Amino acid sequence: MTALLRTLRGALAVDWRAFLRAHWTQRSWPAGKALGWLGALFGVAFLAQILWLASDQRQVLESSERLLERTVPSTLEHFRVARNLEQLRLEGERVFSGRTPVARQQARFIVSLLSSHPAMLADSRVAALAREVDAFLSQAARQGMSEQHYAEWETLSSRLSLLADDISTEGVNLASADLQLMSTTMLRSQVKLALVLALVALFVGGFLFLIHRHLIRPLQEMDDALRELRSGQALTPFSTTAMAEIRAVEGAIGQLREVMHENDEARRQLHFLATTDSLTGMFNRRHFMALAEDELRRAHRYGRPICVGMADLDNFKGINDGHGHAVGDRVLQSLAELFGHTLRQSDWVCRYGGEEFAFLFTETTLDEAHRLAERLRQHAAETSIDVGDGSGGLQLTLSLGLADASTGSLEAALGRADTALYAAKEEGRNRVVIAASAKTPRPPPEEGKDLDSPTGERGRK
Ligand SMILES: Nc1nc2c(ncn2[C@@H]2O[C@H](COP(=O)(O)OP(=O)(O)OP(=O)(O)O)[C@@H](O)[C@H]2O)c(=O)[nH]1
Repeated sequence: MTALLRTLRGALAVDWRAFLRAHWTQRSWPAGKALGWLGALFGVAFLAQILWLASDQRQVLESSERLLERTVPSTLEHFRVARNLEQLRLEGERVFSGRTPVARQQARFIVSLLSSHPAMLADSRVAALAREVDAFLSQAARQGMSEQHYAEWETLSSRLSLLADDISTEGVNLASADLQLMSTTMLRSQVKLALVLALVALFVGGFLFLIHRHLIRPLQEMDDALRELRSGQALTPFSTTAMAEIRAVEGAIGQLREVMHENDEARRQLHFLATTDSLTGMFNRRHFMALAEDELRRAHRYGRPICVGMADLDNFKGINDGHGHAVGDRVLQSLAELFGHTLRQSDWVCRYGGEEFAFLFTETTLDEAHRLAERLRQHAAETSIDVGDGSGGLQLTLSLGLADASTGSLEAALGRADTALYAAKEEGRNRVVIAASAKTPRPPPEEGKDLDSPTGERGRK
């Protein structure tokens, strides 16, 4: 007993909700199998209900058959016997009250006939009374129909009436018992039918609920998920479904999302690698050229000012040789940062190659580009770059060449800027030179100091 109680307590201590979640809701069912089982369950339940209803119908049928085949004939038989009894009584009366001897003789004859009628003999009470009446009337006829006889006849007559009533009532009772049974059965079957319909409605409702929860809603969620995938949105988590196939498709969508995410990442990285210089993080030359071509086309179409520039670190070889290649790399990186801080959002810069950089100044006249290039040159000259090798800050200078790009090709403009850069080197470095095609450079209006105004012509070798 104690052991039983302990087992019961142990069973009650189980977290049934978790158990059901783990063994029922978390479990997946193949949709075809699950629907097959549900259909079979519904079929069995429906069949049981039909059989349940059929038993009542059979009972009603049996009752009505019995009513037709046995009860109704029997009732009619009872009525016939009752009528014969009544007829017997009337003929008995006529035996006494007949006007002529012939009429009384006829009545006697009919009494004899009725008393020996098979219908009258079937019931012992009727047969006994009929025989008694026949015998009495025969005796009364033989003895001459006295007052005494008539007094006795009245007693017999009332007994005949009573028996006729009893027989009629028995006949009616026979039918009403069967009718009562039939109506009770039909009432019960009506209640059963209502119950069966309620159960069917419940079953169909439950079936539809399961279909909606485990098939339709997951399908809608998958549709939403695919739309989210197409639009690149984050996936809304799927709600739980018990259908194995749905889970498999949901899993596949999850994997697809992963693959798409990885592809996006790979594409981003590829794009980054294809467009960026790995050392400085600046645009590489190819990407710069593509961008610059577009900007140049736009500027030419709308007649907007645009300039290009080339810049080169002065005596960079000396830094590499003196401090090592790694320090040279860090110098290039620091210079890229300096460009990033100094240039405007609308300016493009790239590592053109080695320690050489190319610029594109959109919506910029040559004068404005000159001021910008000067600012770059000055910032570079004033900045001491700490390369972290303990040698203290490194002083750098930049030489720059500028060219107007508002006409002609990009290559031609860059070529002119490169020639100007070469001239700047020739002039003694740490300076800005404007290409030959442009007008003679003037000192920039605000930061115009330190400009020897070398021209492209002058700077060119
Ligand atoms: N550390 C480092 N050095 C580089 C890189 N690319 C090119 N260089 C070096 O840059 C130096 C360029 O030297 P030069 O062409 O002689 O030019 P320079 O010494 O700057 O002299 P000028 O241009 O005439 O002022 C070479 O020593 C190259 O090895 C790089 O990615 N990293």
